[in-house]
Amino acid sequence: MIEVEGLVKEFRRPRRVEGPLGGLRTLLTRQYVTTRAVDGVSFALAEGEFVGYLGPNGAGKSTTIKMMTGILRPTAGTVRVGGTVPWQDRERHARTIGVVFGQRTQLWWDLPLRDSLDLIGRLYGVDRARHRAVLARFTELLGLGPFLDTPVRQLSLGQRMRGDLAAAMLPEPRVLFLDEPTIGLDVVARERIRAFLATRNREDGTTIVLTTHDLDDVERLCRRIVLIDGGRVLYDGDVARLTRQYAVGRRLVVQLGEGTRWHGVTLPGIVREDGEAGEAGEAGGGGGTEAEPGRVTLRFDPARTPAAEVIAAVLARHEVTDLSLPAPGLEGVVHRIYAAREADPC
Ligand SMILES: Nc1ncnc2c1ncn2[C@@H]1O[C@H](COP(=O)(O)OP(=O)(O)OP(=O)(O)O)[C@@H](O)[C@H]1O
Repeated sequence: MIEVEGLVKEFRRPRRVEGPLGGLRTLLTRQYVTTRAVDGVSFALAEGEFVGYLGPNGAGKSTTIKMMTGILRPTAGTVRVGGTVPWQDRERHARTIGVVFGQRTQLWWDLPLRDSLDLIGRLYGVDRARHRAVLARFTELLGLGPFLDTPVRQLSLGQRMRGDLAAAMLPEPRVLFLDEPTIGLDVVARERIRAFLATRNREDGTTIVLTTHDLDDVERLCRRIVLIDGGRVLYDGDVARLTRQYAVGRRLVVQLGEGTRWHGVTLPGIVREDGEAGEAGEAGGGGGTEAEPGRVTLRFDPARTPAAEVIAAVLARHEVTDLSLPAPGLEGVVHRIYAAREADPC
């Protein structure tokens, strides 16, 4: 559905001249600074995939999305979306895709949301009966009812985002590009949007490319991620495989019975993460400084000590009311990958 091959985008701007009349001299200078925002990105997405396109600030995510949506023309490389080159056949491309930029709106500021959606339906030539049916479905899924007749300028950020999403999906595009759709939203609005996206992907087979800094979005929605930094792809594949590959250790969360003190475990290499620093072995005894009363979090390397052994060692010395082994989170993994890149950018 989407093929991106050797994509490069360079931005050129005049070199800033410092000193007296610097602004004017910058305008007149013939020297330029070139930024390579996207540096040879390639990937292919099949129809119906839901992909997280991730990277730290300035990694080149928005620039890639702008080329995939036809807003920008690349310096080199190609993009095909459903066979169309976005910047060459913009009109045909616009009919295939939906786009939501979290920071901007495509709705008419002074019109009630309903009228904005109506206009979009007309612009895209959506059949009236179809428009009514789709709008009714989206109104229910996104909870648009209470503010359908409110002018867009009076909507809260979360309401406007839901409106924007409805607008992007009304013409029922085969591909949806989302750039930070949940930025600044509260939990309820975020959940609505996530549920809506998951349904569109599952039921209509919409191919979705999502850029976000909210890794919960990605964990909830995407099976695959493309991770970029410095304009290059660092990782492309399964979210689950990435967390398995890069997670250092697992965590065991222990809830001690009331009045039970932490006595430590007699296994080497188990680190206590909460309150007490250092090893969670004999030295970790004493307890009493847990962030939550009676709760102790241990980190261990499952390749060295299987989870079952850690649990048995804890149970041998403590009265325990609850135990959990949280799955390795994407947040920590991605953070470690960025940190490693910063330390060794080559
Ligand atoms: N119009 C432009 N002119 C000059 N440089 C630009 C332009 N747009 C982006 N850049 C530069 O290209 C690089 C990539 O920017 P881009 O906006 O694609 O990053 P991003 O991954 O979307 O970042 P963020 O997470 O902060 O939104 C940055 O160094 C940015 O300063």
